[in-house]
Amino acid sequence: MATQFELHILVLLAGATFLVWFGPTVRLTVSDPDLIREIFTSKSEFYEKIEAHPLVKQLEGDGLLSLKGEKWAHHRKIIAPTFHMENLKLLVPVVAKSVTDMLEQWSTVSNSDEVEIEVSEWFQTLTEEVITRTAFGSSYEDGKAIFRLQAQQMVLAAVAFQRVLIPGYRFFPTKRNVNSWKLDKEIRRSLMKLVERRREGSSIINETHRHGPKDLLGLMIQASNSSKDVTVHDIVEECKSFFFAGKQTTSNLLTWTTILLAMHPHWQVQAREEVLRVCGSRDIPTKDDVVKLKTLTMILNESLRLYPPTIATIRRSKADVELGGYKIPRGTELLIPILALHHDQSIWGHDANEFNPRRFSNGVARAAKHHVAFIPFGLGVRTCIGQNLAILQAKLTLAIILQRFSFRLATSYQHAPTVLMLLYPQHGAPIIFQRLPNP
Ligand code: HEM
Repeated sequence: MATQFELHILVLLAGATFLVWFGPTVRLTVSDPDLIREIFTSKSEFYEKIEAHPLVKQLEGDGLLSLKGEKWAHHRKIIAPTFHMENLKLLVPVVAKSVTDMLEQWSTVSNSDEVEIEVSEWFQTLTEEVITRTAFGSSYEDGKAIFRLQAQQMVLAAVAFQRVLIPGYRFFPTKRNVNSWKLDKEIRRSLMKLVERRREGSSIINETHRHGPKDLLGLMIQASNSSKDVTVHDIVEECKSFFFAGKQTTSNLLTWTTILLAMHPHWQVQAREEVLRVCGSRDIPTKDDVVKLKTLTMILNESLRLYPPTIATIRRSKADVELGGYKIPRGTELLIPILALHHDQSIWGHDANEFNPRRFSNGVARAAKHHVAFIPFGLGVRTCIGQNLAILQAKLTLAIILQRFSFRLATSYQHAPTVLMLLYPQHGAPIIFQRLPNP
């Protein structure tokens, strides 16, 4: 996880390879796409994930994000079917319903045709709902209550994350820590209860929901029924990991894309024309419509390039290795600066810092001089398992908004991308939405 200071040097030194010392730990920043490909794909067996910051660890749990070796491979195999496109497409109607409900609530904020909305908060709530459906399926209501607790815990962790780290401070019984411990206990207790309930009723639920989408909870319970290697504790940890990995990332993507479309009205018009052509002016987009939204895909890619929610990732060498002529001793940390790579002018051209979705018109592989130049979801075997879900939700949400509203930045908007675990707009994202006339 990169700090605010690192964010600045990462952008300034795009393309460079350099060392930073963190106390006794040396961290090598690697921005060369050929070397990045080596770390993530051709020589990935020599590198491993590092342990998260203790505050992050408490939130992300011991799930896919941090597991290693056989246990990681086993869990990834069990969970993967949740994210297959065919399975996700079954979620389209419920996601669309959540979006239209959100827009109806916007209408109640103001009686006039215009309404100012701080979109980042609304997109977080929306994403929470979508992830709850993906994770818990038929146990949606119970899952929602649990994820509400986890959202509270994330707020406490975010406050602590902004303070100077005093080693061991998280073990002191401060008010914040005591609240956080209570929440943690409550989350675990509720999840365990939910797993047990779902287990007991699993035969009935399977029968009733045989044709519904596969959810994380159901797949993990099924795996735990047939293998002792998957325990209730594992299921609890995966649920935590899921919520942590998916919520802020997807809502940040939606927030940045809405800001960019508000800043660049001609792209907003083009995106709307495409949505109206493909989906009509009020119909809910279908799973087949979503695939046809090429302009929106280009816009989302450009948003992920300029403002990747995850600005960097870190690996550690498991042995002495050679990397691009450098001898890397075992235990060296390697920081992959996704944000800097996405802004590197030698790869993206002189307009690297500008919003130009057209660069993606011939697909991701042809957008830059190097095809490993665009890695918002990581690369290789540990690539993001939730990327199809994130893109599907983002496309559906933006398509439905574009059908119904035109929008611009509120005068109070201040452009200040900042890092607090992820890349987000420091002063929020106030946007003015104007209702389009009914055709
Ligand atoms: C715009 C949205 C998202 C972005 C930008 C994003 C970004 C990433 C990145 C960069 C990684 C790789 C980290 C590394 O290599 O160290 C990753 C991994 C992961 N992501 Fe996402 N993510 C997004 C949405 C989601 C969603 C919606 C979910 C689940 C609901 C999810 C779950 C995960 C998990 C479980 C991993 C770990 C995979 C593994 O190691 O096997 N992500 N994500």
